[in-house]
Amino acid sequence: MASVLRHSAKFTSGISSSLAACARNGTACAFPCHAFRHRNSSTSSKIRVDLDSSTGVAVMTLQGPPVNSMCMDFLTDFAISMEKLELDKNCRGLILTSAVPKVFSAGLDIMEMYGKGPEHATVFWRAVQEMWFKLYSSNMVTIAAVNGSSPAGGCLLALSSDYRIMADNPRYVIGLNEAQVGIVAPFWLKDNMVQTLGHRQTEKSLQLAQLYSAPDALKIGLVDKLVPEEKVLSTATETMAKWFSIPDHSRQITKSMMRKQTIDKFLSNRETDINNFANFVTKDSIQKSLGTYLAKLKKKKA
Ligand SMILES: CC/C=C\C/C=C\C/C=C\CCC/C=C/C(=O)SCCNC(=O)CCNC(=O)[C@H](O)C(C)(C)COP(=O)(O)OP(=O)(O)OC[C@H]1O[C@@H](n2cnc3c(N)ncnc32)[C@H](O)[C@@H]1OP(=O)(O)O
Repeated sequence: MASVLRHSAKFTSGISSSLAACARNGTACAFPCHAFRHRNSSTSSKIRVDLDSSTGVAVMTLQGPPVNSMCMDFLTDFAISMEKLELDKNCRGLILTSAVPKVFSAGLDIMEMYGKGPEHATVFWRAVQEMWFKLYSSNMVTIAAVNGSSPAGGCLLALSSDYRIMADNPRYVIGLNEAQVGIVAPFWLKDNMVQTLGHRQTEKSLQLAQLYSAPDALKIGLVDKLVPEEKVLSTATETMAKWFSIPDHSRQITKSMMRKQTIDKFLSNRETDINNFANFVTKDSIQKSLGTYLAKLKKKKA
């Protein structure tokens, strides 16, 4: 609870924050104040949210260097931000993107799963489930603007969104590589991938822990569109306009109808999934795999 309060994202008025910035710099404000009338921003340690109430679009920028890994703080910030946006009548759509160069998100923070006991595993996994659930079941139009590599949990964010736009860079990869790490994608994430890629492609992708380059990801339908990196965000905004042209109520009912089966299955197996994760991840053999994988990641630099 203390951590929730500590990281509670504070929505501040765009006008007052820009005025404050001008005042801090001791300069005259270069922008007319009405330009900020409809903007609300919130910043926490790992995530920044900018909501433009005049367009109804919020941009959530992941800003946890070096790789936007999903540690407890990240997951807490994410859940709080999603709750606020979901309740905000001015917000109809959400774009997810990254401020970290070349990386959208490296997925779950492996340090949260390594050398920790079952109590921590339980709390951590509940937070991971919550991240997926909040995004997958969101009433908003959700677009992932994938401007860097996006393995495992990063791919989860993209998969649970309504639409995925990725930077056209063959060095950027995306996919569910859990098996390579020695862990297993949970059933709800597997179901989410099956809905996107179909059964056969998902089976191959998961068993082989495949990370696809951006062009290959487009070929198999893991992302919907590739654009030059500098156009990822503007394309996401343009795409949002198309989705906004459909009445919210009918689009939302359609979305919830399409996702209901997966959500119902998740909700009725949620506690079992948490227990499975806590038992699984604390096993000696799994800890050994995680340790080996971490060492490989560190060695890459040496
Ligand atoms: C029977 C089954 C029963 C139950 C099952 C129940 C549950 C299943 C269990 C688990 C399911 C989990 C679902 C999701 C899992 C995950 O998300 S696991 C995480 C997987 N992620 C990865 O494999 C990505 C690893 N990282 C990279 O490939 C690269 O870092 C990158 C391509 C993202 C970026 O490359 P670079 O820019 O070159 O950066 P570096 O590699 O140098 O990294 C910088 C720095 O960051 C550290 N780091 C990288 N990724 C992580 C991470 N995911 N967690 C923690 N730390 C990470 C890296 O080690 C470097 O650290 P330093 O060397 O600077 O200290």
